[in-house]
Amino acid sequence: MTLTFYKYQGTGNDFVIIDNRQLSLDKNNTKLISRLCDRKFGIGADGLMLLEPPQEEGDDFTMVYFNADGNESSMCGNGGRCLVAFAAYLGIIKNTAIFTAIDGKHKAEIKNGIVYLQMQDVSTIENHTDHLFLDTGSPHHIAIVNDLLQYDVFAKGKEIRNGAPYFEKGSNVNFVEKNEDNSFAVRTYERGVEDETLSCGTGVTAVALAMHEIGETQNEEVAIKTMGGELKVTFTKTEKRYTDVFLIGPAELVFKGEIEC
Ligand SMILES: N[C@@H](CCC[C@H](N)C(=O)O)C(=O)O
Repeated sequence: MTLTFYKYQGTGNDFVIIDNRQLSLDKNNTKLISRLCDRKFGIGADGLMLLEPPQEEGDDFTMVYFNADGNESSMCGNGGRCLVAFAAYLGIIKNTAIFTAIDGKHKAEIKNGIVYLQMQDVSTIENHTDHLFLDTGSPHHIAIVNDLLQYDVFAKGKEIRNGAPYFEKGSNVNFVEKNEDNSFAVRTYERGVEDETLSCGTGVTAVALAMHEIGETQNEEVAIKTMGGELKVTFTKTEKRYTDVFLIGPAELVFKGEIEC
């Protein structure tokens, strides 16, 4: 079978996207999905997404996300932004979108080529002695470090991802350094990729909310520098929760192709 695919990237977090409106790709084919994401034997990507028909009233489409290991996973923020750009490319949407992903409904808008993706509200942020933990659609462990550029993200991230209390289920692990009052640098070890990626959208969102929660910033608009580019997170802090959370940044079609599978 010949499969048409699209390769997208959002601040260097890269994805294979397949238009699965005909539901022809088998979601349980873990081997095929991991091969498509393989950088030596396939196309190469941090994850793969299917754009599927809307399942809920008012939606434009459904998002299905797989990590590079071929397993369906929790929400991908950069992936969501790329899928919105893909929906616009296909002509399914113009500048606004409503879609459902594994963590629920998302609204999005494209303004001047930049994708504004609404993330889920967050009401619980765990503040431990040496790290924070929260779920922004995907689980995120956050640790503040010095000299982030020299930090061994792979070794330390792998140890935390596999250790207590996460073990097999795992967590994504983010290392943060403050640049200025409303600006932070972040590097992320992603579970399911089992490596550092150049950027992680749900991770960047988690860092922005966590830094606000512990008073490292008072701003409700936070700039985050990743290894693959700059993202912005905006939100409103109410008494009980963080609402109107938006992940903002570019999403780009890199190439389109066909692969035998
Ligand atoms: N790259 C993503 C996160 C993808 C999911 C993650 N690897 C997990 O399994 O939790 C993002 O941009 O949010």
